[in-house]
Amino acid sequence: MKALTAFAPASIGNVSLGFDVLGAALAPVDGTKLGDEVEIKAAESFSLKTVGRFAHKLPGGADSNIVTKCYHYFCEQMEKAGKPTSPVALTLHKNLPIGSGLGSSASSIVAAFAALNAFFDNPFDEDTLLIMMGELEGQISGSVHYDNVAPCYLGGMTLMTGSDAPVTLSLPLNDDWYYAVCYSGISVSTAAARDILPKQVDMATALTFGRQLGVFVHALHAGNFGLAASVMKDVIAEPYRKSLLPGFDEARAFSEQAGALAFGISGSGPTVFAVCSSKAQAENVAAYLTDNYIQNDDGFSHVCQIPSQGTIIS
Ligand SMILES: Nc1ncnc2c1ncn2[C@@H]1O[C@H](COP(=O)(O)OP(=O)(O)O)[C@@H](O)[C@H]1O
Ligand SMILES: N[C@@H](CCOP(=O)(O)O)C(=O)O
Repeated sequence: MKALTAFAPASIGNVSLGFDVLGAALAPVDGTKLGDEVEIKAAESFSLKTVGRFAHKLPGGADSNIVTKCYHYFCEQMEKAGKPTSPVALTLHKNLPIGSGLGSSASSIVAAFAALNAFFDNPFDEDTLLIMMGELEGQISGSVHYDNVAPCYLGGMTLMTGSDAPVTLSLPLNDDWYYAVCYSGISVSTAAARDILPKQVDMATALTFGRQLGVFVHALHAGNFGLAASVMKDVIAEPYRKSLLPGFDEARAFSEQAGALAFGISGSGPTVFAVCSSKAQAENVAAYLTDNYIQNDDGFSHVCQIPSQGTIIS
């Protein structure tokens, strides 16, 4: 009987300087599989089982799980395209904490769509699937944004185009950068963290945002990674969101003093990340964050790099 599994990695939304338009996939260097998985097999009727470290934090029934919504949405799109579907049994391995800033909902959504697409012999192309993923991410977080689903699905660091084809562009990666990533253990709702942001930005902020993003993309393509790191500053969300994150200012101060190239909030937090120029430096920052930024037993730290591969079907 046909059965397969889709693994979809954690991701950093915004990467500080690209609110809603820049994202990066994450892979711990110690080989830990940091991401959700969806198993799929044929069945007589649809079912969703949830397992894994953070399954107990999911909303009650299968109907309120985003993975069930992905299945129904996928079937609707198949019907519109005149293609047949059949019932499936899904198992979600919920390995990412909810409301963590690690693209947890995106990871479930991407794993679900990637598993469904592979199971039904790839009826949808990359851009069509990304648009479907963005639609479901929008349902859960309050507005469509691709900065988690795109890197989670495709890997690497991705820049959204605002167009339907291609939805996203891949940016060059720097193999020498290591990311100290720490989830504090508390939950921050993405929708709530979006609600606290001003709905308009002033001229000076808009100019800084545009300049930073332009310089960053140029610098990556030119291989000038020092210049790229120098503009990794969040002028849009961090000034408002950091008040939701106990220990944020101290963590930034430590990471700067330890020589990190940049420091910021991953997605809507509470996860933070430091961009480091060596593995040893990232380990040092991660150790500080483990001892000082983590608030409870759910928290964890990892030293990560950005994998060029996103979702893996096996
Ligand atoms: N499979 C799922 N994974 C994560 N969240 C889910 C899932 N299914 C339903 N949810 C709900 O969606 C919301 C996700 O919250 P959000 O703050 O966007 O999480 P994250 O920032 O980690 O993606 C929560 O209310 C959660 O209960
Ligand atoms: N661009 C979004 C990213 C949210 O990421 P999440 O991991 O917190 O869901 C935002 O900043 O709102």
